[in-house]
Amino acid sequence: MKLFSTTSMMAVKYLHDHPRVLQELRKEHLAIRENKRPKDPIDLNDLKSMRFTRAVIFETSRLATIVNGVLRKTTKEMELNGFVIPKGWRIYVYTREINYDPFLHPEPLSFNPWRWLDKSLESQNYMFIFGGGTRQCPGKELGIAEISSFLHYFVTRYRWEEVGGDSLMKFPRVEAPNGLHIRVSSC
Ligand code: HEM
Repeated sequence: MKLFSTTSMMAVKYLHDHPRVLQELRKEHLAIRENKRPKDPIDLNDLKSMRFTRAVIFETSRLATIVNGVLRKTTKEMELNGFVIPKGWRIYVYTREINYDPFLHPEPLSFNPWRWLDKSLESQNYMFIFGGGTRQCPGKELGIAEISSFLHYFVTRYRWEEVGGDSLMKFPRVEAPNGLHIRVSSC
């Protein structure tokens, strides 16, 4: 799925560019491995314990906003800031810039997963990374679990370096037109 692959790619990019974050993330995952034999898989309790990993995923999704907005349809005529929206209109609610609002996210352009350790940030009503209201993404926790699992095996088993082709686009959508080329070696 594209959301999974793009978020994972951007996490790899940000982790590469922020060694202190990578170190903290690796620490979390190596601690999980300490209680396991090498081939033991991770389980639900391990996933739940990945607090910093979750923060890295949210910060990646904030800074590399993949979903620019959400779609809605008015079920009745409504007025918003003096504008009347007729019943039955399809609306694209553009939420992207909220992620870069300095009043909501101090130093919005810096990659700082620690800001998400305050769990209340995830449930603020201006948080639209997974949409909002009754149509919020039902795959949210599954998506986070998939990316967490990928990061778990990636950072505990491998090291990587970039080898070019890394010109990334953030707008109108996040993509690496030439791919993000990395050389991977086992730890
Ligand atoms: C990083 C991963 C993901 C992100 C960032 C994401 C984001 C979103 C967003 C922003 C919406 C629109 C919500 C709204 O209109 O309020 C959405 C809807 C949806 N997502 Fe996800 N999603 C992710 C993963 C997944 C996964 C893994 C699944 C299923 C296996 C999934 C299934 C859906 C479905 C079915 C909807 C439509 C919900 C509805 O209209 O009622 N998503 N997602």
